[in-house]
Amino acid sequence: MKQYLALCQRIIDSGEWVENKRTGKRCLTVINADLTYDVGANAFPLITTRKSYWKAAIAELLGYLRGYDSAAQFRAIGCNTWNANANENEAWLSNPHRQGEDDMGRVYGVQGRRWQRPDGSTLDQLRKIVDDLSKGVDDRGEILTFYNPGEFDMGCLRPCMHTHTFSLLGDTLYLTSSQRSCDVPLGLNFNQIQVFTLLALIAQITGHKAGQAYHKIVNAHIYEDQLELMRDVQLKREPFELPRLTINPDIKTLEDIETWVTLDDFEVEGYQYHDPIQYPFSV
Ligand SMILES: Nc1nc(=O)c2c([nH]1)NC[C@@H]1CN(c3ccc(C(=O)N[C@@H](CCC(=O)O)C(=O)O)cc3)CN21
Ligand SMILES: O=c1ccn([C@H]2C[C@H](O)[C@@H](COP(=O)(O)O)O2)c(=O)[nH]1
Repeated sequence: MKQYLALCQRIIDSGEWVENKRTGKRCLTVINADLTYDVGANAFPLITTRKSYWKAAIAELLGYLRGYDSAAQFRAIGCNTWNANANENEAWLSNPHRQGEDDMGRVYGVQGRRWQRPDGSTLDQLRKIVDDLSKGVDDRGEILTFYNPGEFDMGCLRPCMHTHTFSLLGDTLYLTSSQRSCDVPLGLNFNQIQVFTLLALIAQITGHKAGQAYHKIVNAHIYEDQLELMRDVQLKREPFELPRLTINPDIKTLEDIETWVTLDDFEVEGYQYHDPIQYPFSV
């Protein structure tokens, strides 16, 4: 929590204003932020200075791992975060690749589970990683990447947290996650949860201990219409101790994640938080 607040304060103290064409808003911006989560010690990085809707963030992660490509699929598992990008963004609405209501196109999990090879067959990046790690293999390329520049025009948004690299040292699994663009008040609240939970889940189904998760962000920003709430409300509050995340131990395989896992399989203990803050969202 301290590293999150320190990043927010750093953006306010030393950020520079940058115009953003896509949203038509200015962002107070810094370059390069490194966050570390101790998954082995189960220090779950939930924001405590406002209420975090952590279940929606885990639902979004589950959708990515399942290769979802429709905002309706995300809604069905308790996540509303893709409605606006799938259905309200002018550029995507007029894109000929968009296949009707709720379609997100070839983003995130589609690339992770069904990357298209030149011969038309598909590559399942996550399956390969889980199979290798389950055998104790780290070939120094256990990389899940959603970043496919050749297909950017076929999706509603370029992936923000785009690459997850798994590493095995002895019996301990590590994760390094890379993010090109980060909406610190809204997106990072979700992304921290997702990096932590991704390592915890993959360690569990491949039979390893979880170590640290390293979250590397390039462009970290606060939109102009979020600044006042962050500076004058959220940053004035004292954080609470971090809670712990419990994952149903019956989740043992990638098929379990694909088929029966729901948000009921995740519980948080000891979450103390301040009042909710509703930040404006930019499409
Ligand atoms: N501008 C922008 N910021 C983002 O963080 C973002 C995008 N766009 N587009 C793609 C995804 C969607 N994400 C989102 C979208 C909405 C919330 C959001 O509204 N969160 C609220 C309430 C969540 C709820 O009630 O479930 C929050 O207070 O955290 C968070 C992340 C993250 N990404
Ligand atoms: O997981 C996510 C997804 C998106 N975001 C934020 C970062 C930016 O504010 C927007 C995306 O806009 P671009 O113009 O494509 O950079 O969404 C996030 O923080 N986390």
